[in-house]
Amino acid sequence: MGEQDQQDQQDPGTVREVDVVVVGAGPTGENVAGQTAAGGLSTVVVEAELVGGECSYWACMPSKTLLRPGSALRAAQRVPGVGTGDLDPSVVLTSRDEIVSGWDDASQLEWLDSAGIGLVRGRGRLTGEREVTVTAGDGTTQVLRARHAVAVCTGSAAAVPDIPGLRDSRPWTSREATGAQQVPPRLVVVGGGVVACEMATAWSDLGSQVTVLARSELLSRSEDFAGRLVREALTERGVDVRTGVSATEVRRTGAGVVVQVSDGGTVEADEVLVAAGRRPRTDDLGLAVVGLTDGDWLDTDDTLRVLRDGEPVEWLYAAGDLNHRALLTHQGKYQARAAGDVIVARATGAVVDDGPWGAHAATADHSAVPQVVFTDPEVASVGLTTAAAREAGVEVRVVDQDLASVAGTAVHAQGYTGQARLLVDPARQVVVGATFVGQDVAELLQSATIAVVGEVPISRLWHAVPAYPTISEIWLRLLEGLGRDTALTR
Ligand SMILES: Cc1cc2nc3c(=O)[nH]c(=O)nc-3n(C[C@H](O)[C@H](O)[C@H](O)COP(=O)(O)OP(=O)(O)OC[C@H]3O[C@@H](n4cnc5c(N)ncnc54)[C@H](O)[C@@H]3O)c2cc1C
Ligand SMILES: NC(=O)c1ccc[n+]([C@@H]2O[C@H](COP(=O)([O-])OP(=O)(O)OC[C@H]3O[C@@H](n4cnc5c(N)ncnc54)[C@H](O)[C@@H]3O)[C@@H](O)[C@H]2O)c1
Repeated sequence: MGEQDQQDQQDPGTVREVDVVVVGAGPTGENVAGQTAAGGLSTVVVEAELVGGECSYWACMPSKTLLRPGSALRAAQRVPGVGTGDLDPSVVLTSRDEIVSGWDDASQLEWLDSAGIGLVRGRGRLTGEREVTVTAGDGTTQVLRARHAVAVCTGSAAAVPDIPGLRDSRPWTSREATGAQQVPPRLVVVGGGVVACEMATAWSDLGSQVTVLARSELLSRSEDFAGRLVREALTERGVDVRTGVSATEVRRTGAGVVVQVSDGGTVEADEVLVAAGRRPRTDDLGLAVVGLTDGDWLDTDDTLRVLRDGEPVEWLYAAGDLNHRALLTHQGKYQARAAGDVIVARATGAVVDDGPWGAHAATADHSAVPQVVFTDPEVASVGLTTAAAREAGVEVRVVDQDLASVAGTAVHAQGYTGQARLLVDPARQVVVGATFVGQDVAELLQSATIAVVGEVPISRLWHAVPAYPTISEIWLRLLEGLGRDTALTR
């Protein structure tokens, strides 16, 4: 523990004044604090559990560590002449334990210390204007007063729907699904979104017999073909995927759990994972101080100031999951860079660059959010989907191509299957959305993100020549699908 940190823990019951208080030290809170400290403002973060947050210990990092072995093994099996083998679940679980540092945040504390950021451990609550009261595990309290800003970055937690018996049946949430020490022989998953698909993939790879109960097609917020291709792949690997159904009752028995399904059937399993979305961690945040309600998601302007009746509260910022703009680590960190820098700018009287695409505005949240679902096949998308464009009344031209049509995928994996879709704004002739579904498409995504954010004209994209034979050659196929005449439209 560094000198700063020790000092932070010494004064319970006192009022401490600093420039900025950040509540929640997940990836977002850490990055807000990093920016404000680098900008010369004295900064303290308040953390109730582990510095690093959900992402480091119970979400992104452990889940991707559980998913990687299965996808690597299948990738090898798809290359003729490369050996096959089996996963060793105990080694995989140990590697997961290592990636989360045994759920110990010591290395993150070193970073806080080196960045000159103070840490107060405990649960933070707004108790006045620019004031946060922290209650430590032993019940002692400390009051922090911010000269300039308070940023709440308390994230989200798994939502547990009101299905009779579910709460009493000790369900797994994403925390148990990423942290379990044993492979359950049978796992039933309630939900068909991102967590459901990733965890069904990981635990079936580790040897569980998995059943998925989804109300609609899997990954229903993605392009239709994404959910279909992921479902087909899961089914082929022995996962029982049931769509158009819901769990109507859950009961824990001596032998495990019994789930009643809306189609009249039942599923018996050892564990039930509820993967039905998130709720904001604002349940006891003291939001009444600014006239808002605990437990609600927070709305913000593009500089991440909390909105009340559409007007920003000058001193209160909310970044990351709890503002519901995009529940992704990279978007939370993006918001954090904007929020941290604008807090510094406002505190020092520097120019505030808050127009669209300005340094202090999280503009990309509206139109250019990239996401990779690490299933096998992967689903990588950015910007609009066809359904979202339709809903928003945005006219788009849609072009689809089979990823198997490029030489790069043929050498990458035998029997490669996948699909790519580009959405183009016909008036501006720029890409407004892209989705790639296939093995190892994750790294393709940044090319599409740059095209969307950069509003690169289609005529210029014809000059961005993909190397042969790579999977990126799908870009050429997509442009050909739009027509060679689009090369002449500049
Ligand atoms: C299983 C799973 C896998 C995921 N995989 C990915 C992925 O691959 N890629 C991706 O981009 N996103 C992924 N996500 C989403 C990602 O985890 C979140 O978007 C991200 O963690 C949000 O960061 P945050 O800083 O807003 O909140 P969190 O990471 O939730 O951090 C909030 C912090 O605030 C603390 N806190 C809460 N209330 C208080 C309080 N009152 N006082 C003090 N501290 C408090 C918490 O203890 C926590 O440390 C995944 C999510 C799940 C559930
Ligand atoms: N690789 C990644 O980027 C990654 C991985 C995991 C999670 N995440 C993030 O975490 C967030 C949460 O993931 P998630 O899968 O929990 O949410 P989600 O919103 O992706 O999916 C929720 C699922 O639960 C279902 N559902 C909702 N209410 C239900 C109910 N009452 N009964 C039965 N089913 C119900 C929905 O139909 C949907 O299938 C996502 O929004 C995502 O941004 C990202």
